Amino acid sequence: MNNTFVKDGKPFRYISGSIHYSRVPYEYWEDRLAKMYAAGLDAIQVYVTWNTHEPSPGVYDFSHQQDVVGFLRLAQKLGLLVILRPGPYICAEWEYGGFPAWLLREDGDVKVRTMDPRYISAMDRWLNVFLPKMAPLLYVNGGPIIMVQVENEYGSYYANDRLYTRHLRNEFTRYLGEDVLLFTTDGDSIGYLNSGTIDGVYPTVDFGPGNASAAFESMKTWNIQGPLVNSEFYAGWLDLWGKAHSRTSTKSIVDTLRQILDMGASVNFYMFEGGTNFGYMNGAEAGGGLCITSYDYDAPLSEAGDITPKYLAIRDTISKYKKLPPVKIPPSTLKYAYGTVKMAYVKGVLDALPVIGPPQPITSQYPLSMEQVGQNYGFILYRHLLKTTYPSAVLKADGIRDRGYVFVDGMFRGLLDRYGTTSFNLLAVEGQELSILVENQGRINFGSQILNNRKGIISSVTLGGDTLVDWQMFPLNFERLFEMQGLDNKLRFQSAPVTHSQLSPAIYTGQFVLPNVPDMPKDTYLNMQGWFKGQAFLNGFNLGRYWPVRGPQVTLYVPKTVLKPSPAQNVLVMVELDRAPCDGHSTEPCTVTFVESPILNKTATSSVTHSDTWLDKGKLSVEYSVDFEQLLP
Ligand SMILES: CCCC/N=C1\SC[C@@H]2[C@H](O)[C@H](O)[C@@H](O)CN12
Repeated sequence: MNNTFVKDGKPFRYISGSIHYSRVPYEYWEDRLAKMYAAGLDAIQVYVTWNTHEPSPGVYDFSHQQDVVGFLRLAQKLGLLVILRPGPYICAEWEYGGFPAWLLREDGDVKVRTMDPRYISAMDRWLNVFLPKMAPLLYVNGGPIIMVQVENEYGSYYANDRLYTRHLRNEFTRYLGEDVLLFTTDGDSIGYLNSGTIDGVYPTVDFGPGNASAAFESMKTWNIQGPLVNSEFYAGWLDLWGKAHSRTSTKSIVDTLRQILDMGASVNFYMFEGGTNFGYMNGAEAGGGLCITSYDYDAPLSEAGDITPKYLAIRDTISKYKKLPPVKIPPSTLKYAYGTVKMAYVKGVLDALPVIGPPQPITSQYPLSMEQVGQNYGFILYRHLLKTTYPSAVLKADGIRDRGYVFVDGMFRGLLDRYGTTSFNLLAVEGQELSILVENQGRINFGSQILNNRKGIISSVTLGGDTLVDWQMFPLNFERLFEMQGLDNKLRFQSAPVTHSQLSPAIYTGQFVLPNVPDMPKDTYLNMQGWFKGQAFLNGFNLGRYWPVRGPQVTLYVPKTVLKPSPAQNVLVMVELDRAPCDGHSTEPCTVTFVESPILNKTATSSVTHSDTWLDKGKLSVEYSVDFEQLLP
């Protein structure tokens, strides 16, 4: 049989959809998978996120949110086959393209996706742990996995290291056996296929709505007799802070889908269910394109797993090519508008160091990167005691990765931004303390710049041309604000009249009890309108980054799985890096509102990255305090 896959001795064409288990709360996996099955999909396509499974070298996590075996078994139980994409590079607008940040600890830029021995030894060790877990799940062994992708769009990568791609193929074969169908995916052009294909591995392409026949031409040059496959049919697209929300028309998708299915080709929707970049796990593009927290992707299933008109149109189209399963479409989850919550100023980030910082700083003559001090994500504080007086000198930090909030003796003095200004004039006196709070905004996940992915401060800092030496580094962990047990439980954030002018970066908190009605909790969205930029945590769960002043995302998805039913207190903590509504620059109160619909399409104002009254914080003070202990669950 030509031009077709064969499964159980019969011609087999699949219609598949991408879902990433790392982006959907594990308590909701079954809900999303059941909706994908009800849409008429034969299979799901799944990336494996190496960096969530090996948080530290040789330390592995396959539990709860990382229970990838459980996720795949659940798919099988629901009648779905699996197209597995273990990478280990996955791109995916995911932090560092799925690579663990600790690869960057070693000196020199590790050349990922090549035969660089530092990379290969870590990768081989990972595959030696992971792939044996997948062998029992192969279709030939009674599992759901019908095919496995080797690497990811390698034809788009500069290195063109064929020894590496063959090594990876051989490792997959060694652990998974000869009976598994290995494939590659590359852009639909001869150039990409020339570099991305691997001997003995089935080449496929990816493309979005348009002329499917033309798109497949490039693939036909490689496997005239083989089945046509679009491994990433873009039913939507990624979103970046400061850019308009991406939309892909349903008509264009249905038109192209019909072309693909009429050709007898197999197809995978990228994405079918996008989900969320919770925590710090968004990726980035070289040049400053920062992926937003939502991975809604304008996909057929929304970020919250809601049924959309696009879903129904695709399902209806599929029904013209195959019999739909005799199941009802599971309903969208219910949402609830819990209303407005008053947020109270707790403490400036610098003043919260006893709680969110390490017992002792790391010291070094020159600044060490985040990875060199053993930290992977989030925020790190750098400190230097000034040894000279500079009436007015240029502070310069070209190695800021990515944004640095600069203070002198706790007084805010300005912003360093790798994608904006990395120097400004500073007045400083011998004996004063220079502090730089640095935010890692997510590592680049595509292209050759993936090699230069260290975070924190990665080169010398100069003041008036003098290189500043003797630094302290404080890796920060905001989740510790919820772990008060064992710490001084009398820890109170009494914010007496502010001794320094800085309200942000600062910690704000609020508490609320859900309504005492049946069927609580329900999903909701946190509307951050009026706030500028920061990180939100609910009951210790890191909801992700917010940047409503920039857009297009204004709300954060809050799955019911992080909420506590009445009478428990729900504690929201926000680390506001720029301006809070109540910090005196406006008459607005410091509140947030839980609403039942998302806002992902605010008119983006890409030029605005921080408040325009940025440096007038010196005039502000705050007269109320919050006993943080009372807020704790
Ligand atoms: C022009 C840039 C091509 C980079 N490839 C992309 S951007 C969106 C998607 C996802 O990242 C997906 O993980 C990639 O395989 C293909 N792709």
